[in-house]
Amino acid sequence: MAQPKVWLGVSLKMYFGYQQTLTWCRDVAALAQRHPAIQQGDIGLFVLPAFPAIPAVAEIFADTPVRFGAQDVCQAANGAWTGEVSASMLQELRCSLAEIGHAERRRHFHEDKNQIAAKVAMSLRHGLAPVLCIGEEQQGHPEQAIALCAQQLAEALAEAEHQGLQGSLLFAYEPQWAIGAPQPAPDSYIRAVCDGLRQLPTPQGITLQVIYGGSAGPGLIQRLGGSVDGLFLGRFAHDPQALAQIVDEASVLLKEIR
Ligand SMILES: O=C[C@H](O)COP(=O)(O)O
Repeated sequence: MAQPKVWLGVSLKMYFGYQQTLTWCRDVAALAQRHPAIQQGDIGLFVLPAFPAIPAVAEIFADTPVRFGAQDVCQAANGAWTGEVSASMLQELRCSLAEIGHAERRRHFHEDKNQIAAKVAMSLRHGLAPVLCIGEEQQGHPEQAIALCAQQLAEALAEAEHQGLQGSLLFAYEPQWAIGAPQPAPDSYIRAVCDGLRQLPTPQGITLQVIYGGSAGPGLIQRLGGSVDGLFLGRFAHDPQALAQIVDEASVLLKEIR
């Protein structure tokens, strides 16, 4: 199946309860059913709920093009890993994506580059597209951000390359200083960094698309134009109408630039 021209992904983090998650997903399913660009596959919509909601979310999205996945995945295949969830179980649950290395997991759970590289490899091995989150801690110059992201990307892909794995990867560029903020990073900054990130080399057989996350919301995708392959949304997609607006904006952008 061809890759969407624009990705719009939402991580629900731990904001919603179980029923709230399902209600929101039903609204998103209805949006997907009525929107031509989603139906035609030009816009790829994905949702990352909390683990316990995944089976019910799979049912809600069963007859829609909406993809879903997990907010994390275990670096090991199976065994004595209390509290973890394996890539193979996510695959059984029909997930198609696994988020890896979010700044909150690096901060709260001290995830390091070796764990992240193992999770990327484990995901690709089980047909899960990694949503790999990378971004600098402090705002600086775009060139510095690109260099730091390039290093982190190479580290994250090292194990997959070593194992000769193939697949597609969503590189979620998330400057840490813009996550949970009132507004995203400046447009010119995002464009400069993402233009650079899209030029980065990847191992043979691994394709990469760059999406921006960090207080993204309505209005941003059009301002970024063709510099990104989509958005990774958080709080500003909690209102289904806001998400619908962003889908409309992506649809207009597609007509303008692609
Ligand atoms: O996972 C999503 C990103 O961390 C962005 O979240 P946010 O838009 O709520 O800042």
